[in-house]
Amino acid sequence: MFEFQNRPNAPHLLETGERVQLPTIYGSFELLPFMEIATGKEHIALTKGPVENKKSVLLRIHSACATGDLFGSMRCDCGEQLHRALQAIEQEGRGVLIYLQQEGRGIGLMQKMKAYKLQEQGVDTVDANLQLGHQADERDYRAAAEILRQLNISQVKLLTNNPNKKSGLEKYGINVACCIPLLTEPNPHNAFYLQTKEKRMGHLLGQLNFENHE
Ligand SMILES: Nc1nc2c(ncn2[C@@H]2O[C@H](COP(=O)(O)OP(=O)(O)OP(=O)(O)O)[C@@H](O)[C@H]2O)c(=O)[nH]1
Ligand SMILES: [Zn+2]
Repeated sequence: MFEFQNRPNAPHLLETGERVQLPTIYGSFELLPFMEIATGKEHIALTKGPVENKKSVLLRIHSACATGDLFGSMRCDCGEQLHRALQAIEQEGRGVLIYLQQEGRGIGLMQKMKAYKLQEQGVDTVDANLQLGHQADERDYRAAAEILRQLNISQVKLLTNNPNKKSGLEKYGINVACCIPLLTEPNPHNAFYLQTKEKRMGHLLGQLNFENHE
């Protein structure tokens, strides 16, 4: 249920940093950094326009992917989703992108690379995690919900193909009015990966055409 309601004495989960202007190639945003007090993990909120106390704020919660976000890896769809999300927020004129440090669906870069190694031997992305002793997805959205709470946002339109992100946020008291798909064109390097997300992780990729990559 709503873990953030009625908790005047609850300890602060996050330290909030300085808000700065961030002009980007996608448009002008404001950047607000946060640090999880218990772990030192740093997260980022990019905001566009007036979002505080607004209903149905366009939101992207983006899970860190060094390979995709920084280097444009074609093994996944992360880099393109990140850029598309910023473009969508710019177009809307208002919205938030939360960049969460939960690399590798929460298992970290070292373990994700071990999972990649297994995938090079034919194991899919879910079984690779399981073989390494992890859950298929170890992410938690408490920090994201707390960031939204600090921005006085309680209802969002979520840019995602992953229904688990919706329930992961709702668990912490955020109202997800709707999910807006963030589809990217499959390529030969990520088609199997995307199909696995659809078949085994429930991602809604129904409109994608995998025919050229069977
Ligand atoms: N463990 C593991 N993590 C991966 C792999 N490929 C990408 N990731 C991580 O997966 C996270 C992104 O999650 P995805 O499942 O691609 O997508 P999502 O964020 O759940 O869903 P969308 O909101 O639709 O993008 C990032 O943290 C990536 O680092 C992989 O093969 N194994
Ligand atoms: Zn990725």
